[in-house]
Amino acid sequence: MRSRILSLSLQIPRSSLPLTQTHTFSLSIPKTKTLPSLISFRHPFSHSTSASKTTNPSSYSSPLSQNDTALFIPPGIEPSDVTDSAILPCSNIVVGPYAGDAKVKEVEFIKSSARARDCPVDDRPEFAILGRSNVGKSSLINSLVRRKEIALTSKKPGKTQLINHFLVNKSWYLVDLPGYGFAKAPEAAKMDWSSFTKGYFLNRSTLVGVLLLIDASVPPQKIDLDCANWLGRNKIPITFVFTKCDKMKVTKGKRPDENIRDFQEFIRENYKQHPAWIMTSSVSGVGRDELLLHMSQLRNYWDQ
Ligand SMILES: Nc1nc2c(ncn2[C@@H]2O[C@H](COP(=O)(O)OP(=O)(O)OP(=O)(O)O)[C@@H](O)[C@H]2O)c(=O)[nH]1
Ligand SMILES: [Mg+2]
Repeated sequence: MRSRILSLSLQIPRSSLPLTQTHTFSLSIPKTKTLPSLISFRHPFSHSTSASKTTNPSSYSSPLSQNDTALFIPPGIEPSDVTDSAILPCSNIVVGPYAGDAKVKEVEFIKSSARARDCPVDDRPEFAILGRSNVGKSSLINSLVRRKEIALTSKKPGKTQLINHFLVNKSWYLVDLPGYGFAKAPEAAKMDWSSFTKGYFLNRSTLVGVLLLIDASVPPQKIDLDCANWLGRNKIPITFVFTKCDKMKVTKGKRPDENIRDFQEFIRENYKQHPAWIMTSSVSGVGRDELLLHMSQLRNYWDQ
């Protein structure tokens, strides 16, 4: 029996979040849930710890204060057994017994699909990489698999326009997706998010989870919260992957760790249990190995 790790217990989203709103999120909410049946393990719980402070690399400060760090505790480990060393640096993720070999030995581009029904027919598990245009989805894939341009990147938003499947170690997929929220995209670069979500997220039975990328170099965006809430309502497991955490030199605005802390505040308002989150940079490689390890435990649990 394949099981997703559900890290969600969503409360009713607040209607008016005082967030930076740049675009209107256009995901439609389906009337019926077409997800395969899911087994929900005991939800991660809120657990106070100072671990994330002690394990963070010196260049970052913890995005959460000591008293409100909500850990993501995977199946197979009791909250009382969690030690500081089991928490991945720059994240709230506890490594449990399902974590396994996280090395990327080979990667192969399989195909680009314009529609969900054109995606590879396969029973191997996959992770979807989702986020606003230009947040760094394709760059993260290149960083995870240590290949410079297996996924094409660009300074201009709207580069990825198709669903791209990459097969890792012949055993699981990374799926690069077009970004949302790019209002100025040329017609050809815009995608129909409504049919996309129905077609892909709700029917892809091999989807282990979504890596929802959030740009840590800008303040929280309403469109990202809306997206997280939509996924939550549809019981699709999320890991928040904060990108561009190397951008520490800010002349105006806040630093990545401050933006992340602000984002967490909004998440806390909408979720009873905090989803998994991790800080990354495709430039410095921070968070790469840790994210791969986390994905290995989600995958192995799904595949048991
Ligand atoms: N400093 C920094 N820049 C990054 C990082 N990740 C991506 N970028 C830059 O952000 C820009 C967009 O990166 P992409 O990977 O193409 O973004 P995307 O989310 O795939 O964009 P779309 O395909 O348009 O949706 C590029 O100029 C990257 O070099 C990061 O971790 N740090
Ligand atoms: Mg891209």
